[in-house]
Amino acid sequence: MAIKKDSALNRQQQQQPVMDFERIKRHFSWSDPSHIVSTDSVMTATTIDDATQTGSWGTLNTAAQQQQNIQQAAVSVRHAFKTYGKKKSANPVLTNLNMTVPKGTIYGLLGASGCGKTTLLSCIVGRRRIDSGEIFVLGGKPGTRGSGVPGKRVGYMPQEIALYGEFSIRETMMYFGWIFGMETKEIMERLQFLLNFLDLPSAKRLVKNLSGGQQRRVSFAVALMHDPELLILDEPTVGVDPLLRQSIWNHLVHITKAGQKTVIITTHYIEEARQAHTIGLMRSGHLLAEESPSKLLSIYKCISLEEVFLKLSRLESQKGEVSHVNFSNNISLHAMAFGSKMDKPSSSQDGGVVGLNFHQSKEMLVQNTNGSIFTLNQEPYTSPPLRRSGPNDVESCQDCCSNICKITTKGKMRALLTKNMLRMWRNVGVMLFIFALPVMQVILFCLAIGRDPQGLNLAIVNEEMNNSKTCYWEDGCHFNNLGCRYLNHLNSSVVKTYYTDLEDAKAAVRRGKAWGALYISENFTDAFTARAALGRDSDEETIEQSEVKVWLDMSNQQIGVMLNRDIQLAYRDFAMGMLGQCGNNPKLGDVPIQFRDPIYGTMNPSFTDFVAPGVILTIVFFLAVALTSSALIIERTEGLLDRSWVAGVSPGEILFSHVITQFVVMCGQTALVLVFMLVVFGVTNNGDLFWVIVLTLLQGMCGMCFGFLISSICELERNAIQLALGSFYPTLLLSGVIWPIEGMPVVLRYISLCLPLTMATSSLRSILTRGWSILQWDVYIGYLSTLAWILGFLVLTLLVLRSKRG
Ligand SMILES: Nc1ncnc2c1ncn2[C@@H]1O[C@H](COP(=O)(O)OP(=O)(O)OP(=O)(O)O)[C@@H](O)[C@H]1O
Repeated sequence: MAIKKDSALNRQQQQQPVMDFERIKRHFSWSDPSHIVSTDSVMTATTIDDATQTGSWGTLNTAAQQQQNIQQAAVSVRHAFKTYGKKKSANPVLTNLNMTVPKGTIYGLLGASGCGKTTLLSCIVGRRRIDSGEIFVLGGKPGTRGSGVPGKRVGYMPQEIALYGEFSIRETMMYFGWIFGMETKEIMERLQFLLNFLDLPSAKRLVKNLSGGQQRRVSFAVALMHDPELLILDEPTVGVDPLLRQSIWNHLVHITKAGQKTVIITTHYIEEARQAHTIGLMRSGHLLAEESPSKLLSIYKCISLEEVFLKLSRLESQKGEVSHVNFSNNISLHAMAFGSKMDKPSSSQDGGVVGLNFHQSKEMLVQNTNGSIFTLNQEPYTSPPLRRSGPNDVESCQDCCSNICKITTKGKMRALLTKNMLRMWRNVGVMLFIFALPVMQVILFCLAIGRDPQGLNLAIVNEEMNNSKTCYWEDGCHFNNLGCRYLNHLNSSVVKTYYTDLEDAKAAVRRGKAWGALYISENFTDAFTARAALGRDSDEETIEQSEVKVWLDMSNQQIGVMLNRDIQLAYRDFAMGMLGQCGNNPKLGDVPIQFRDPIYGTMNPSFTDFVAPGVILTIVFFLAVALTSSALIIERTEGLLDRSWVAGVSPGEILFSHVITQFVVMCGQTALVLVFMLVVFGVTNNGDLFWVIVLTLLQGMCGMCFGFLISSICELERNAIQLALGSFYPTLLLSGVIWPIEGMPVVLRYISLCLPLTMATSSLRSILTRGWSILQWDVYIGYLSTLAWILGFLVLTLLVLRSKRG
């Protein structure tokens, strides 16, 4: 891309020399007289400022040369603007920032807390995009194909620890080493060196069990791991003891000596930055100065860099007061009236520095003059040789090709999959969640849902018993104690409690002691006999006294309906028994409607069989949602995703690795759920088990993709939990899992059909209870809708991720 731009620029220049000169001059900040003039001899690379000094702007070739220089510097930032938030709450963080980091140097980026250092670094490594302006890193634009940034050309140590707590130091190194494409042997050699150099404990120690300072050193070791061309270190020396801090700086000086490595470092220990070749003093989103430390100290006649920063900040404030708005380029030392009386450091005048929050290091940092590097034990070390990863060597070219040709690499996939598995394996809570929870849910569902209620109290008043405690009756064709004979047919699930007074029985129902009151009059047997004999000639009183009267508590629909059914069935059985024993056809006692064997299901259908398909899918779907969304969000909030991203792992690779990991987990979950449902609890399955498994796995994948979407939308884990829980109940209630969707209002029915679980549930129910094959419309539509949802969720996730990258 950059090459194309160059040639386009050259073409234009040849056609319109004069106009282009003006345009380019306007375009590049170094033509602005207020820009810093870099004169430090340490900067060996040709800088854009040299052109200004030589006054060579008159030729078009020079302009092209400048463009080339930008791209040749390790990092070049031009007119960078970056704002967080939307219009009303917009927070401008980078305001016309220009920065040049020559190759082979250490660049110390200093500034008060919140001035935008981390934001600038994250834009340089390609993690964030600037709103306008240009950034070139190692000759390319970060985030573009083939630039190698993000990727292994850069070593990034973020401000937060951003390591996997469950990993040991060795596993951490393996993870990043594999991502960087290193061989295991090579990683082990490098690990040994870094353990010694950074005075780290045993490589077997888990990161979460290390002290804060040790964790920071491991984080630093990760950045050094692959010996990158460009090291970007965001406060690497925080929480590190002075000796080790010195050792780290010595190392940085050492690696930049040959001119091939470049380091950008931010630190709050401002004095340690004296060892940098260039210092960029940043304030309110732009650089106040960009100079060598010695130059800054001599120009300002200060003894410390902190003093210089205070002075520059004060001058900037005063300048701002005069002009009110200052969106000019970086302020040069000359533009800041260097040498005037105003510059004299005065502690009382430093109040103008807003938000300054430097912690000056107390110890004096001494420049290592002979250039030797020492470990903490003051033993000289030699870094093991590493394969070069520069853009100019053969291997790098192969990498560029492989980056373009391949979607991922074996090393990255190995690292990501090992990481996902290890994180689950090491976390007992997660393992329980993955495997114990679905089993527990199935067991609880099968034990608690769908069985007929037992031990239901019925308050009975049988006036034929004459206050007797026992209800006596005899089999055969005779007409004695028919009330007791009828009551004998009542289901065994009913507990009969006898009362002598009807009002007492009703009171028992009102008090919740019984689910219904049943009354049999004292003339029941005679009236029933007369009714049977007289038939249509029976009088009203006879009919009335031959009836069994019932008052039910219908507040509980399931129990009320069940008692109603049992009381009626008891009468049918009683009548059929009487007729049979008196030599008549028992069928005369039944309702004249015959239910033959059902086409699907049984005469005694189970509610469990109805709900089970939906429950199977719901369990697998929502476990996948919870697992995926939380895993990704935790990684992101801990800065782990960012770090992997900067190491060159794309969102697609992260998603893909989670898809594979989740798929393995889902296979285990599906096996457990189906074994417990179908084998242990005997839920009906009349269909093909293969298609049952396929649909369950597909629903798990669908849940996983929904988890991806949630994690891409939500910043915090608690938001993700709220969203997942918030979607759980509507989905469960509207998907026909626990009640047929035919019972819903028409509009809701259509909404229900648009949910991911509805058609799949209906499809699985048809397979399990009806034994339908995949060829039936009602079955395959469930598979198709699930696939459509998977696709939809994935597309939405990628869109959200893309929109958020800014
Ligand atoms: N993701 C974000 N969304 C909104 N504002 C942000 C975000 N990240 C940083 N900021 C804001 O941008 C400003 C610059 O933050 P940044 O982290 O870049 O500062 P910094 O110089 O690195 O500070 P420190 O030295 O304390 O780390 C701050 O005001 C911060 O609140």
